[in-house]
Formats: sequence, C-alpha cells, structure tokens
Amino acid sequence: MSGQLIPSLATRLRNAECTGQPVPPVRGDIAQDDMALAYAVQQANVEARRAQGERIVGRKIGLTSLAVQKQLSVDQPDFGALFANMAYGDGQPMPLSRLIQPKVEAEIALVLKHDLTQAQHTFADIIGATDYALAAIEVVDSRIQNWDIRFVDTVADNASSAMFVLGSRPVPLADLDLPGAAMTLARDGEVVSQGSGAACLGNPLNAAVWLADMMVKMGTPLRAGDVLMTGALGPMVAVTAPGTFTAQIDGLGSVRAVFSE
Ligand SMILES: C[C@H](O)CC(=O)C(=O)O
Repeated sequence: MSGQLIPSLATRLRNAECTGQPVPPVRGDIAQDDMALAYAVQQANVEARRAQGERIVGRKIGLTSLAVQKQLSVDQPDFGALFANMAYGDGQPMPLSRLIQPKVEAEIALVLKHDLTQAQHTFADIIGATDYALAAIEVVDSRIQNWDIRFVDTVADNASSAMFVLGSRPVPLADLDLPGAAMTLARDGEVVSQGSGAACLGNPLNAAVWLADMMVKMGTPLRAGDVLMTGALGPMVAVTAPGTFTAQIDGLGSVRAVFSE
C-alpha cells in the first residue's frame, strides 16, 4: 500500500510547489504518528530533486519552539533538506513569484567543518565540528492550503522549507553567547518579531545535537560543509508584499531578506 502511497503523496506536494497551487493536507493519508511514512514522502522528493541535478547543501530544523510544538501536538522538532537553489545571499532579491504563502523567521546558521557520525552527539561534538556561525533568515512556505498543517503534513512537505538567506560575517562559536543572543526582526524598519537563542530548544546547540543524532539514525549523517539552519528564534512573520526583512542577532550582526515581485 505505502509503495504507491509514497510516490503519489510526494508528487502531489512537488506539483504544488512547481505550479504554486497549494493542496489539501496529506494527514488524511498518513496516520498522525506515522513519522516514518511522512519522512519517506519527504525523502522521495529529495531523491526526485537530486535526480534533476539539485545539490543538498545542508538541513533545516523546524518546530524548535515549544509554542509551535504544542500547537502541533508534538514533543520533538523535525528536519528538511536545504538545496543550493534555495540559498540567497544577504540582500539578494528573492522573487515572490517562486513562493505560495511565505513566512520568515530569524535563525542562527552553523556551518560544519567536520562530519558528525556518532550515534549520540554531545555539545562538545557539535562545537568541535562547527566552523562558524552566521545570522540567517529562513523563508518557510507551505504547499498545504492555508498552512493547515500537523506534524506529518510539514514533515512530508520538507519541513515547510523554501529558501534561506545567510549573512556574510562568519563568527566563531567562542565569540558567541548562543542562548543569550537577542534577536530582532524588522520589516522595512518596523520591528515585527523578537526573541533570543534560548527560544530554540533552550539553545541552538540542543537543536544541532538532535539533528546530528537524527541524521545518523536516518542513514545520512551531517557532513563537513553542511549548513544547519538551527530553528526560529522568534515568531514567524507572513510575507505579504515586496519589502525587506532585516534580522539583527547579538554577536552575529545583521542579514537582509529582500522580496521582489
Ligand atoms: C513549519 C516550520 O517547520 C516552522 C519552522 O521552520 C520552525 O519552527 O522553525
């Protein structure tokens, strides 16, 4: 049964992304606790993209805020794949025409210099494997109509990932207070979201440990060079019109997501 179900759900979500026409939730076809099936749908689309020549450059972690976890009745984060064609530079225009119902969130990105292949990782493993951190903005988007998602919907839909913007000032972890770092996100100069590193599972390193363990369990360990988007530091904000979002994170500086027509 799931032999046909996986490609059929994956195609439904992929078509939604390609056509810009969102689809009903997939949770009618995936039991709410069937995480394995939801990740199999995600993986089918990862393979489809790779078959078309797209390159994985890292992973995003989602559902790292306790408030969002509660909303979706889950007690753990999820992850999705980041591809090179989802990456934008600081201030580089991102066409809204590529998106359906985008939202932005400010995050801390970690870039690895070593593989993470242990079954259980520690803070020391993550710190030792991290080359540098960057201020970042994730653009999430849902291929599900009206963001009507539960856990299995967003997992199947590549953790609702769409694009990401990396800042251009690499900072070593030794120079940062990750949980204490305050974040402000402004839209065209007006503050629309605030938070801190602690909002991401208490510390973005907790999220990174979770991801590193999970990727080993899935048989695709994190590798040197991977970008980790560690999770939102404050509430997501809808993008409804062209404009500029600027995230400022203590110790990391700023990064701009510029949306064009
Ligand atoms: C639905 C998304 O995974 C939200 C997200 O990226 C986050 O919680 O962080």
